[in-house]
Amino acid sequence: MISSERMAQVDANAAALGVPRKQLMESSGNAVAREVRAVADPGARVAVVTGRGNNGGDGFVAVRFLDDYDTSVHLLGREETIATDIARENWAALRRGDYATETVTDSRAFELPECDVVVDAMLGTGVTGALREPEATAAERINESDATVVAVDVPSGVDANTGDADGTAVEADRVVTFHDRKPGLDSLDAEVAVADIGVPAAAERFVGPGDMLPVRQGSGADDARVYVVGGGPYTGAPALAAQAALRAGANLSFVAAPGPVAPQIQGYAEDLIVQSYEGERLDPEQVPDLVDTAESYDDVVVLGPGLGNADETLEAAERFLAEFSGRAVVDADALPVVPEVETDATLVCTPNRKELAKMGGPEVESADALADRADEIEAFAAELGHVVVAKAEDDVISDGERTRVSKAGTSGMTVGGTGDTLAGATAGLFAAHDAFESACMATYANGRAAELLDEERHDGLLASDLLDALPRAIWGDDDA
Ligand SMILES: NC(=O)C1=CN([C@@H]2O[C@H](COP(=O)(O)OP(=O)(O)OC[C@H]3O[C@@H](n4cnc5c(N)ncnc54)[C@H](O)[C@@H]3O)[C@@H](O)[C@H]2O)[C@@H](O)CC1
Ligand SMILES: [K+]
Repeated sequence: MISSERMAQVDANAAALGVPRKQLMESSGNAVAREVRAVADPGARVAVVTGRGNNGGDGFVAVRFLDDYDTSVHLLGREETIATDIARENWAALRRGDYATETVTDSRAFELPECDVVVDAMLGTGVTGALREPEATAAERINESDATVVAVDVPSGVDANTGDADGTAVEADRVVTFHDRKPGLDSLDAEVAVADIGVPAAAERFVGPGDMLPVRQGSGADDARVYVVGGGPYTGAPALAAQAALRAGANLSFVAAPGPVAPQIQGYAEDLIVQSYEGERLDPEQVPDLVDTAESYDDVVVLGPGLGNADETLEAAERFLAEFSGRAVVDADALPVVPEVETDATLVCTPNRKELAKMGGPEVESADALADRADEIEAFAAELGHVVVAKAEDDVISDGERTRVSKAGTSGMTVGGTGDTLAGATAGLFAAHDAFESACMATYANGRAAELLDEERHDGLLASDLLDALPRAIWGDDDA
């Protein structure tokens, strides 16, 4: 089962893997033609009613695979308004190929010809709201006709995720949907066939530029705030995490740190707001105030960077998680505490191989073997009840049900601090997206940032270099 949104991501990942959408459209159209063959013999009259998006494009392609049928193509709208290049190219191929085509610009003028089969290629997963004209009238004509109705991907007007229609929708006899079932198709009174269109499995399994679509489509949080609880024995780690959060879209990034090191952390970056507390390091006494602050502003917390592993600090981390009920990214020394504590918080835990073992997760002998143990990492995430990002050359991200692998990154990333930028970037994205999505996006973006810098930096990469490249990896990468 796959949602429309996830399908769009997988589609973009397939393109990045070298299987462009036009190629998938060729397979989709072919699958539609096969479905027509299943319901009518050669020579039958087939009316293909198309919209101006890629659903229509699938319909155009199908016509080329039905040369032994009596086909007619009815494009709803002017040809200049065909929305995508690949649909336009396939329309042009029909025009040049001397197929029977017409364009319908006035819904009152639309008449469905006498036919045995109607192919409904008006709208697929791109539908928003109730069908507009001329699609609404066309849907009524299709529903009135006695012909067998074969819908492309989803009956036009039906929401592929829910099965609901906001007004008139096509009543299909059969639906040929692509790659995987869409949740909304189960409730329909139609026979549903799933066609394999050649999407490589890697497009789903590996995090790719398609997974960045939620941020690229601009769905940010209005008030994204990140609160890094870190620092003490170390000062660089919390500063890197807090800055990475800003680079990943946070509006404000706070660091809560012990008094003696707070000025130093502030000294690294004027963009951060550093708040100091008493003592040399985090201890349980500070926790109620920290929890209060984070909860009252609905901040996404990063717990761990640079805290060290003194007993009172680990006790404080445990207490923090026991009392906190918001969202947090847990990293570094705070990680082993997570399995020890009952928490209402929603967590993303970002262990490396050794930290994973310390948390009670699978013991993986070498970093390059991590991805082979993805199933065990998934089981561990399920048991933990939180998202786990197991970091290595290939990172494994799991929420216990969904598991993906990120291959993005370079050999330069073994330098210290890249885990801190990952934790911070995850928090910045987590302010606007769900835990698993944020973890996938941040892991890919952190690695991709290193790839973008590889030519200049090679193995001389610094974690602080990644800060500059993160926005490009998140929003502006041409690879997507
Ligand atoms: N992997 C995939 O996702 C693939 C998708 N393909 C096809 O592409 C389709 C999605 O294509 P698109 O994203 O271009 O979307 P659609 O073709 O479903 O619809 C987009 C068009 O419909 C218009 N529109 C939206 N709501 C409307 C309404 N209520 N009334 C009238 N017009 C409306 C939009 O202005 C836009 O021009 C899929 O359903 C499938 O058929 C295949 O071509 C290849 C593979
Ligand atoms: K359709």
